[in-house]
Parts: sequence; structure tokens; C-alpha cells
Amino acid sequence: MSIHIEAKKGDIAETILLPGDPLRAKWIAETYLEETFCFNKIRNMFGYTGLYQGKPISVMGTGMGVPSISIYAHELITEYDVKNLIRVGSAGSYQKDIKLRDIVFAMAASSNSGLNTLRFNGADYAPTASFKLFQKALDIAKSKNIAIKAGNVLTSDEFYADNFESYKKWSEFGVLCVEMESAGLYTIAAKHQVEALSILTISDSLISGEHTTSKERETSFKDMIEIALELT
Ligand SMILES: O=P(O)(O)O[C@H]1O[C@H](CO)[C@@H](O)[C@H]1O
Ligand SMILES: O=c1cc[nH]c(=O)[nH]1
Repeated sequence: MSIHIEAKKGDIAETILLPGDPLRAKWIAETYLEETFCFNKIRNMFGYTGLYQGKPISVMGTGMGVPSISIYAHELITEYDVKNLIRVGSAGSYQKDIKLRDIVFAMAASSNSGLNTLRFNGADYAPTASFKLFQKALDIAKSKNIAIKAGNVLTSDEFYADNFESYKKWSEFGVLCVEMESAGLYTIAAKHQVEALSILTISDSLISGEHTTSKERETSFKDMIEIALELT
């Protein structure tokens, strides 16, 4: 048991899917896993382990933002020996050709979060995806005929920006979309020399103003989840 996770040693698989929303974790476990048990209810941050195509896999919510995912990633790696951490998140599009429900693999995560500025005494650090998981995820997507986009994303500390137009600078420099956790996840994984990848589904577009509902974000991002599950 760690401070934020009540699982026993051995309850959590080497590979874990990490949606921000704990109810998305519950939906993934109920929809895709067999012989499932719940290993965490602390703070309602539901975590489950089960079998996917006969192989053990876990899924747990992370909450929103870099501090929250950093706590869970740290405890999963250092207390439960997790080796592959795969975020399955929602994101807002920053590009005209990235539409609602498109899938984005985050090769790198730029950020306005203060955590790495603090960690590296004001210097820049470039949090990047695991090449191994990235390559494997590409192969899976190809074999399933699922089109994906890949590139730099923004991990932001704010969901509601004071200046809505501020996204345009990131957009001009090729950033594909915005979410709130990948830079934290990639940094903690790198620190402990384990693998991490963020797979994102576009839930909003800052360009067109379109968006999906909360229920759709909880239960309908199937292609992203099926790619992630096959990474076991
Ligand atoms: O859908 P999740 O995985 O929570 O991801 C995105 O959604 C939340 C904001 O609504 C933030 O956590 C952001 O990163
Ligand atoms: O962080 C996020 C996630 C989804 N959509 C956004 O606009 N921002």
C-alpha cells in the first residue's frame, strides 16, 4: 500500500492504462477485461486489474493535471514495479486538419507547467515518448486500419486560459493539441527508466469550437483504447 493507492504488492500488472477520468478507467475495465478486480478506491481514483486476451493488464484514473499524474506515476513505478504506463486521454485540437475523434500519439510534450522548470532550475527539458511503445502502437494502428497523427502536444496547467487566443502561438509552431498530463508522465517515466506513451483522442477543437459530451469522453473513445490494450 502506498499513500494514494491501496493495492497489495503484485495486484497491479506491469502494463497500465491511465485515463485522467476514473470513470473511464471503470468503463475500460468493465468493457474489455476479464477476471477483473478493483485494487484502488482511495479518493475514488478507481484502479482495476484483469486479463485482456489472456494477459494481465491494469487500468487506473490519474486525475487532471501534472501534479496529480506525477503522484500516481511515481507510486505505480516505485511501489508497484509498473514498467509500461500508457495514458489514454482526451485533448483539444490546435490544428485545422485535426478533427473531433482523431487519434494523436504524443511524440513529445511541450508544457507551461512549473514542475520541470523547478526540477531543472529554469532550464528546458523535453519530455518524450518511449520509442519502443511508440513504434509498437504505430504497428497496431496500422494493422487495425486506424489513422493516427503524431507529434508535439502541449501539456497545459490550465483548461480555461485567460486569453483564449494564446493557443495560436503553439499552433503556429506545429503543436497538434492540448491536454494536461503527458509532460508529467513522460518525465517521471524517464526518471525511473520505464516506458510511457500518451495516446489521445480529440474531444474538442479550439479551431472549430466543436466538442464531445462528458459521457462520450467517458465511454466512446474505443479506437484509442483498443490500440493501448494491445500494447500488453
Ligand atoms: O480526459 P483526460 O484523460 O482527463 O484528459 C484531458 O481532460 C481533462 C480536462 O477536461 C484533463 O485531464 C485533460 O488532460
Ligand atoms: O486539456 C484539455 C483536454 C481536452 N480539451 C481541451 O481543450 N483541453
